[in-house]
Amino acid sequence: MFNKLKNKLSGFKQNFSSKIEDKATPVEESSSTEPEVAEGISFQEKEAVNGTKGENKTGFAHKAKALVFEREFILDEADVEDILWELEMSLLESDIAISVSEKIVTDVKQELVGSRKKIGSNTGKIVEDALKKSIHDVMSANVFDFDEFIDSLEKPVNIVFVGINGTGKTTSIAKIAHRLKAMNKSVVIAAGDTFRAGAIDQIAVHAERIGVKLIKHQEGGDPAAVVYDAVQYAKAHDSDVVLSDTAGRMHTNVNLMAQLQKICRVSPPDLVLFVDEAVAGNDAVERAEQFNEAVPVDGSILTKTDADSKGGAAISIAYITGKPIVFLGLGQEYEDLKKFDPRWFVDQIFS
Ligand SMILES: Nc1nc2c(ncn2[C@@H]2O[C@H](COP(=O)(O)OP(=O)(O)OP(=O)(O)O)[C@@H](O)[C@H]2O)c(=O)[nH]1
Repeated sequence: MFNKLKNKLSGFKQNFSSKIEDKATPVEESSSTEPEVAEGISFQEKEAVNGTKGENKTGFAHKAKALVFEREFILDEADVEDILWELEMSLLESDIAISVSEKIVTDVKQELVGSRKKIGSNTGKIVEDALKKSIHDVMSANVFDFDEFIDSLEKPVNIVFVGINGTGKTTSIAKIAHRLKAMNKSVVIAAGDTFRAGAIDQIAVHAERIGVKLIKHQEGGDPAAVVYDAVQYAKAHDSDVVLSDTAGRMHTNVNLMAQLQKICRVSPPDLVLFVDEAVAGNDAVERAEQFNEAVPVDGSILTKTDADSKGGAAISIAYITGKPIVFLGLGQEYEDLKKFDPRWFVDQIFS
């Protein structure tokens, strides 16, 4: 997972750390009487410096300071211009959108260039922390809690899934049905992909395996009618959630996009989730925006993250669309679904 991105960021970390080492100078003794919180030092080191239980703080702190805060650095733009340029190229090669790549480079520059910084025990950590903070900020755009959302609405909650062919829409619906069922929610699936031969059978197999109700019509039928029937069934049976599959379609197919609008007009959804594969990179981000023009999309599911070496779509999509990532697909099994958590994601990149 994200191996190419990991390697690129690790190369940047090394180059930037070497530059910091080149510029590092000893801290002057008279700079301060109290220890400052330094960059790149661990929690334990901070505790050692600040003291924890009001013990003889000052004498010990001075000693600790002499041991830990022995160097500092100040970088100017010219020192790191080439390294930051390489970072930007690496981010773009990882399929991170241009505006997102620029933001990350600007954040790192602001954090590490132009001001005096103390060096703790680990130069690499100073660089890693700056990168982590920026990527975390970018990915935290409109974070959304799916479970709280479901609980906050009147039943049945109607969720419509949209996206192009073959990206994992049906599998994601099955995974979410499985997850909701494990949380004791009653689920109805609407077999709204009446267009592709075999799609109804495919979702029927999932519904049976998971043990949830499926509402289906004939192949070629009106998907808006299928979703309508599923919502009526859910209302009549006091079900919690309706998960509505739709046929995969290119965002450029005007007729199919009009059909999607009809589905949403007939049974206004509480949530429209755009499904695409993380491996599609920038294409997935662009498609999310184009689908959003046809039917207002509330969030994304990125599938096949397990097979994605670049991480670009996952890093960019929420920032560019202004809509949260709701779930990540991490494999082909029902359990391979992860409620999106930016901190977990950032930890994966730097693990
Ligand atoms: N590795 C991996 N494979 C996945 C994931 N999600 C789905 N797949 C696989 O992707 C393929 C396509 O998934 P489907 O769910 O059939 O895709 P779809 O979007 O419903 O396709 P259409 O019915 O053509 O619209 C299947 O082989 C799935 O097993 C994932 O998170 N990781």
